[in-house]
Amino acid sequence: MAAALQATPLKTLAFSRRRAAGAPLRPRQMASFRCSAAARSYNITLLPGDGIGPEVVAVAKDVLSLAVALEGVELRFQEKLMGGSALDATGVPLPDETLAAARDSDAVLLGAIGGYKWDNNEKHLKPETGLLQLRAGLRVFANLRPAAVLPQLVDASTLKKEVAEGVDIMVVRELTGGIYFGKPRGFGTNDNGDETGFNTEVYSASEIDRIARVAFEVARKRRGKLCSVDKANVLEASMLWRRRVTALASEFPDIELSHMYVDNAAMQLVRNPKQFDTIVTNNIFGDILSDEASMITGSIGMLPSASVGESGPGLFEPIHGSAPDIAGQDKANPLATILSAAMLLRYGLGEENAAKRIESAVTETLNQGFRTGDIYSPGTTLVGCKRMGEEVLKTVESQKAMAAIN
Ligand SMILES: NC(=O)C1=CN([C@@H]2O[C@H](COP(=O)(O)OP(=O)(O)OC[C@H]3O[C@@H](n4cnc5c(N)ncnc54)[C@H](O)[C@@H]3O)[C@@H](O)[C@H]2O)C=CC1
Ligand SMILES: CC(C)CC(=O)C(=O)O
Ligand SMILES: [Mg+2]
Repeated sequence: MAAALQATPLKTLAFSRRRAAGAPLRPRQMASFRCSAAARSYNITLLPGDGIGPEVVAVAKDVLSLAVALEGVELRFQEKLMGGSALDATGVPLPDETLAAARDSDAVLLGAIGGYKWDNNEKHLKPETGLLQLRAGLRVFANLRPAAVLPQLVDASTLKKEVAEGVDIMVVRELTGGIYFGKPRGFGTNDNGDETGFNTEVYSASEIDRIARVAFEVARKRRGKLCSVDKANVLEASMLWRRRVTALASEFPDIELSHMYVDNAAMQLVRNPKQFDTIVTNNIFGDILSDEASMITGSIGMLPSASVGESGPGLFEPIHGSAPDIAGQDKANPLATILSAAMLLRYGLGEENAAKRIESAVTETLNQGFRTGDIYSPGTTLVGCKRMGEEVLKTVESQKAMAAIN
């Protein structure tokens, strides 16, 4: 798995933070360096959110802290309200203070938001609206969602072993445009007096070009294949999408570009997922296809994500939601959030060694047979969220002991 994640060196892309790779320090990082006795020091905003969010973020924070400590790096955490918990405390799903803190940090780690309690709220008072505001506010337009089948979890896949094993896909999802943000939207009444609800799928050429460039670059660092997924047989926004992606291909002659309609892509993902390397798609299709891809890997509880923009802090979160059906029961799989913390280290801070520590600790913990319920198979050891975190921590600790011996 480590290899699969590392196969996507986002840090080499133009928009990512490159301090550790030799790029100049940004002013905020320089300030961090000046104030701290540690060699490298960063400010991290934690947004636990709702449901299982606080459970998985607590575990990921401990793993993150230990992994960086072993590399002589200091993280300063501040925790802020977000989603339903923010609504209850402040009346809005994304308080100004939370957005300001997130913007002013070096990276943001989010759990998940939402829950039954707020499901019937008006749109502007929904936890999900706060999440969209956060993504827009941080301008993180590129959402990377790796879906790789780990050898240890082939049996947890819903697909046959021969179909699932070796799958290694990167979904590059446009995150701050499309139908989740398009206007007009709302409720109305049609000419027949029937109530209507409407949304708008809209993309500008520049929005398409910037996400397509990211995807071409990502594909270049992987296996050189890019599949653009759209609905260009029906939707004007997709027609423009396909035209712009096709035009950009001339700048990336080494990349094998293909196009696929989203309905076919949904089918192909379960028919023959190994045909895909990098997928680039719009906000809503990427949301849906990445949830589908997660089940090839065994569980949505395994998939991390990184959202980045041209500048400013990145946002790192598991792809799953707040899972209200299992919240508060210590049943959540924390590995997606732990792996999101590894993405934070690699792509958000350029701390490659610490990222590798976390990824290899996750692999080792799975090798030892520990499984939460969502990835359990006979012969493995069923554990809860906290225990899984403790086992990952132990393996990070043992890396230190091994290093001391060697
Ligand atoms: N990024 C975010 O914060 C997201 C928030 N949501 C919100 O989350 C709430 C629940 O949405 P759902 O559609 O049920 O999606 P969900 O992803 O929360 O849950 C779907 C299914 O996957 C399981 N699951 C999810 N994460 C898991 C984990 N770490 N370990 C084990 N099992 C896990 C859940 O128990 C559930 O059966 C809604 O309010 C929704 O709007 C949904 C998706 C993303
Ligand atoms: C809750 C939505 C706003 C987002 C979502 O489902 C996702 O980003 O995966
Ligand atoms: Mg989703």
